[in-house]
Amino acid sequence: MAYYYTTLLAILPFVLPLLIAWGAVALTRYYKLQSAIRAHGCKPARFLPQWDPIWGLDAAVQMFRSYGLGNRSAIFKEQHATYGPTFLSIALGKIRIFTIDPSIFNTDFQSWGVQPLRLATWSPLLGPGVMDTDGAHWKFSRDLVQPLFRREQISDLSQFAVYVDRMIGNIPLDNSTIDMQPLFARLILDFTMDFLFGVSSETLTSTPDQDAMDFLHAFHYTQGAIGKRTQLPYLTVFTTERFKDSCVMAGSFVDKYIERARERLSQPKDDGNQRYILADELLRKNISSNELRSQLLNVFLAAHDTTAVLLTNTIFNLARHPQIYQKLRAQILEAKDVPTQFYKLKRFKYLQDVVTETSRLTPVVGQSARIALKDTTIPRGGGKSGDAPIYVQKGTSVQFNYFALHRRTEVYGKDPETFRPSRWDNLKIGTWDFLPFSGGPRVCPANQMAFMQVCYTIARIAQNFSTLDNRDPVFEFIEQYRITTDSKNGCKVALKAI
Ligand code: HEM
Repeated sequence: MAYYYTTLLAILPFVLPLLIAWGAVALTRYYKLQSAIRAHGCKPARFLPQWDPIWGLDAAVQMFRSYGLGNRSAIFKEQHATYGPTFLSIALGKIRIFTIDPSIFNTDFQSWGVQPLRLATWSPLLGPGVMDTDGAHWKFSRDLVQPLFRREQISDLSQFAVYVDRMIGNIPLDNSTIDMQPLFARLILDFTMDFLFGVSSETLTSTPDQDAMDFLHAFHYTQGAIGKRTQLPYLTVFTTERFKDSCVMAGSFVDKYIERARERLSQPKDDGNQRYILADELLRKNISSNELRSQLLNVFLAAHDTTAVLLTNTIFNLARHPQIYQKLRAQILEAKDVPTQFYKLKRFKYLQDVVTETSRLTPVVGQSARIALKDTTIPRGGGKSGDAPIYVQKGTSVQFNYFALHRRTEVYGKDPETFRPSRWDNLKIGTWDFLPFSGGPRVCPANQMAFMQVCYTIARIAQNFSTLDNRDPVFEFIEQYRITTDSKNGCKVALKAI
């Protein structure tokens, strides 16, 4: 014992100043924080009641369970109904803010980003690019992507229509059951490869390219894994061998298409084709092959699953509402032809209402997150009334729940759970009440193109098939959370040709 006392006394002169310094730093930080909170008039926000308020193991367990049960969005919706539009919760020792308050979405964008949330967890698949970086890297990537959506580039869907024709050729005509989910995935894969690389992947032909089919499966698997890695970044349980192999496979597949784009570029230029092709623009820049691949994979991730999911979800809803399908079909048949030009397609009001209502009820991106890049405030959610600002420390994430946002009765009326496209006839909503493509500087740059592609495809299906029946024994939409929110049971239907 004496030995321990002697040792303690010997090290005390060294340890004591360190302890005092640490205490002084912690106290100064605490007082600085308190005075910043007071200066901004901030008040504490409501906490979700938790049985483990320290580490938030209960929230982590609930999240895992909800992935299996497919009810993650529904749980958040219930929590908002009970605890208000903004509340805090703790998961694995980290405080997170959950909100469906539109005034918070439209906030000081400079203070918020995605990189600390996404780059490390997504990089085994993507590397840095438009989806997972902030600051100068994001700006560089966004500027590269933006010309893809120039008016002259997207306002005619003729190039997309070629793939829609092929997709329709894959639908059985005899009213037998087909799962539209994988078919739409192939449609969007083939188009996206053409759109981004100038070379299609040919999965809709009579002999689908097996490499491309394998890539599709691998990519879907990795998306599920990175979705979960983002939610619980401290856990590496999703870093399985299959995840690693799938990431490598996705990278090699993209490399192959980069080589094809390179070959195409080296050929004499066809003057008729003035299209902006992202792979070509990147190949003309002096950047490494890793960066080239990362930039393309980032846009591919944003492009591929989203449009395919909106298509699937629209058919999912229509198959469960035959009268709505018939009303839509009547509008399409009346016009005799489905135009490929945006301005003509925009005249099909009910068609747009159907796709808009799908985006409301079953949003492709059910939830999105931002992380505070510095200490900041959000304008509401604090205090008993929830009207005071909340002080947010750097590193805290805020989760926007679009699924619950789109079900607010004060905006959408008494029946927000009902699929009713006609609600859009007279609905007056604020910019931040409906966010299927997010908003602010990081709004989806492809929103118009993707929306019109979905309208066009649905119109072509309605034009070609007189009936659309649900063949899925489960009526409800059970969500499958990847980064997008897909139907876990696919979209099994039967279509009768005219
Ligand atoms: C129906 C289809 C689509 C939906 C619902 C959709 C939705 C979204 C949403 C919600 C975001 C914001 C994600 C976030 O929180 O960070 C986003 C971002 C983005 N989307 Fe889309 N998207 C669709 C199609 C596309 C397509 C076809 C492309 C490209 C060809 C694309 C390219 C992008 C890009 C590059 C971003 C990142 C923007 C940035 O961070 O600056 N999207 N999209």
